Amino acid sequence: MKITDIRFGMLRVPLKTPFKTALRTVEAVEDIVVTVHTDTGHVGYGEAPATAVITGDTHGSIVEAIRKFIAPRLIGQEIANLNHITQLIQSSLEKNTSAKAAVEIAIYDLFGQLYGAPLYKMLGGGDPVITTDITISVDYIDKMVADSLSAVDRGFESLKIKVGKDIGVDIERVKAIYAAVEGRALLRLDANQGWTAKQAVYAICMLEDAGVRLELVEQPVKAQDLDGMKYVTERVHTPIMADESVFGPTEVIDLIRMRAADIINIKLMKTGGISNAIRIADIAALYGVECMIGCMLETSISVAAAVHVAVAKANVITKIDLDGPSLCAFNPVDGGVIFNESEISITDAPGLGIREIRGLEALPA
Ligand SMILES: C[C@H](N)C(=O)N[C@@H](CCC(=O)O)C(=O)O
Ligand SMILES: [Mg+2]
Repeated sequence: MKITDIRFGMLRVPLKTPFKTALRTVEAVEDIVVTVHTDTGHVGYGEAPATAVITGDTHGSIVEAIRKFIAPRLIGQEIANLNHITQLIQSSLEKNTSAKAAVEIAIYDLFGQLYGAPLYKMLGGGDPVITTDITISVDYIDKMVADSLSAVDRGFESLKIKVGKDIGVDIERVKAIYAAVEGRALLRLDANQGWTAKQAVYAICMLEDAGVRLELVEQPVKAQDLDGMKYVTERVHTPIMADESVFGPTEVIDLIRMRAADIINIKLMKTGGISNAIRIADIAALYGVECMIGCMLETSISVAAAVHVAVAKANVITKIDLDGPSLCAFNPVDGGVIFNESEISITDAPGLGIREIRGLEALPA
């Protein structure tokens, strides 16, 4: 099975409700879809969101990185040589992790199709059913409480509460949600870099003293402020998780050795795809550090790939934040992983199992 062509499309899917974090507000998923074509007629699917505020990637940069730097190296490559292809992708240019991820996901999809096995089995196997949390956007307190209760009624047992807007209101937001859902759902907070280290310690200690039990607090301070992450981690009981602070395996090693966080959030769009996500999971396992696997605003194309990784690396990926498809107003994918609110399950279809993507707008090759 040899690669013959790489094509692009734009996929637009409205969100059920605006997605609001300390960094941005978004009303629709608008992602680049990559299809990798082969001489056997098999097609691999990948996806990349333009999360410029986190990865620096835009629609234009994703398409240009693939068109000019990645695709020319891959045409003619044999899918069976997976490690060689991932090395070609990763070394094709610096950064541009979303572009690399989209292409790698499509290649791994084809690798599974080549051997007639679902991707998670090619990655080592596991229990093909996992449970995700759901994000509660930062908003007025009453709205966040209502959104949290509605999520719990839909069966979500873990809520990822977005904070990081205003420290005083953030504390009240979390207290109100905790009181409303106590005993029915676990709470994770994600400040998306919105606090200073001192504010984070203050807020988390206030919540701890008030008896609010939090599963973890994600990325309290600026991405580059590793000293700030360490400052917070050392001063609170609640586990601290690094998200925007770590992209690839070497950054993860540095962060773990600094003891700057307790947990790592792995995202394919930060790692540049599946090969580095697996490396990070293996590194974390060596150090005895737990991981979450998360997503950006992505549909069930690239999130499916993250699900396969989560299942195969369940020994270390103990927390799942793969709610992108649940946030979308509809599923544009025919086939693939089944997203049913909090429960996500993988079928026996080869690769990612995607048959078709509805509503894809072709972009020039
Ligand atoms: C969607 C997911 N639950 C999430 O919150 N992901 C990111 C933010 C993604 C974005 O802004 O597109 C995170 O910070 O964890
Ligand atoms: Mg985050």
